[in-house]
Amino acid sequence: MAAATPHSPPPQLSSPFLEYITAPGGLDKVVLRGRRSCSVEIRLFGGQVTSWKNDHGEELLFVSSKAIKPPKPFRGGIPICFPQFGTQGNLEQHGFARNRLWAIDDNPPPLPVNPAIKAFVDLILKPSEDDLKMWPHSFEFRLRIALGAGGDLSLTSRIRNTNTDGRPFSYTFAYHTYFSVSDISEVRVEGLETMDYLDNMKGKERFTEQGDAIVFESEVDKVYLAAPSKVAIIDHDMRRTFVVTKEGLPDAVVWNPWDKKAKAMQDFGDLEYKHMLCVEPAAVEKPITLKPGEEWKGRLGLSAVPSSYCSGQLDPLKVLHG
Ligand SMILES: O=P(O)(O)OC[C@H]1O[C@H](O)[C@H](O)[C@@H](O)[C@@H]1O
Repeated sequence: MAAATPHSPPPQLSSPFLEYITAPGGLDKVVLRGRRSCSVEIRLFGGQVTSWKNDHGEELLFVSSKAIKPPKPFRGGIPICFPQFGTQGNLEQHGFARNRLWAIDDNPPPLPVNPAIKAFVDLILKPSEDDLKMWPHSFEFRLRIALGAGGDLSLTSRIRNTNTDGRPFSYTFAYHTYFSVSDISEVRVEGLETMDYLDNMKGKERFTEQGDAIVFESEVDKVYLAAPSKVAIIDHDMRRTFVVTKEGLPDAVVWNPWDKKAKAMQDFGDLEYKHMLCVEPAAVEKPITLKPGEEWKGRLGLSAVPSSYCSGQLDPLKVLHG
């Protein structure tokens, strides 16, 4: 069966785990519901997660109060950067996927799932005629967004080369995840210390991270290379740790615009940089190449857990390996 068009009725109309929200133009959002007040909201425009709430109904992702409505990219949540990350190519910044209307995929190819996960949705993006003029490659991009029993969120991307002319294609990719934090000056990132990174603020020059956990005192825009599969964002004030897991995505981008850049951004409040941090599992340094018929899979897993303490200190080992 073909994927439903954005305007066709949702395939499953009622389920305690899924809610479809329509707007005048057609289907607008899907809400996944978990235990107690856990939820995830996904916007069809951009195939973008725009909210992830824990069982107390607290928002875990940052969304700017100045976020602009479609057709502009939406500042916050989890934009998908594809087929280009940043300015690394001829396309618009971060590629076009975050700026397209995705459809519900009502008959996705099988994907092994945890049977305990009841709340999930499958989306699909295929290139339009205009997209093919800009990026002349035929593809199917399937995205499954799932809310686990414990309130954890996972995004699984499957990208297939459907070119019929025998040509491979290459792309870069990121899950541009905006985390909500209490105060950026009190946040530490564990798992990236000692890693090599490309500094976007210094012409992509390569450096090696020194010292302990990463803390934030000014603008940061770095691509950590061959980053570990698990990274922790420890929010001291909230006593909350985000655990970010990644598969199929070698790199991790870390970004905070800080005060000067924040003021220059039209869709971002002047002081909002204090309450957000982007940690973005990505494939940036080495583009991924697919031959016709080949499929790539890249997964992001997010959970929010109470921070572990050991003798009054945050214990990174418990967070990363516990
Ligand atoms: O403003 P956007 O196009 O959404 O990009 C926001 C940011 O995304 C990434 O984190 C890049 O590394 C940054 O260089 C960029 O400024």
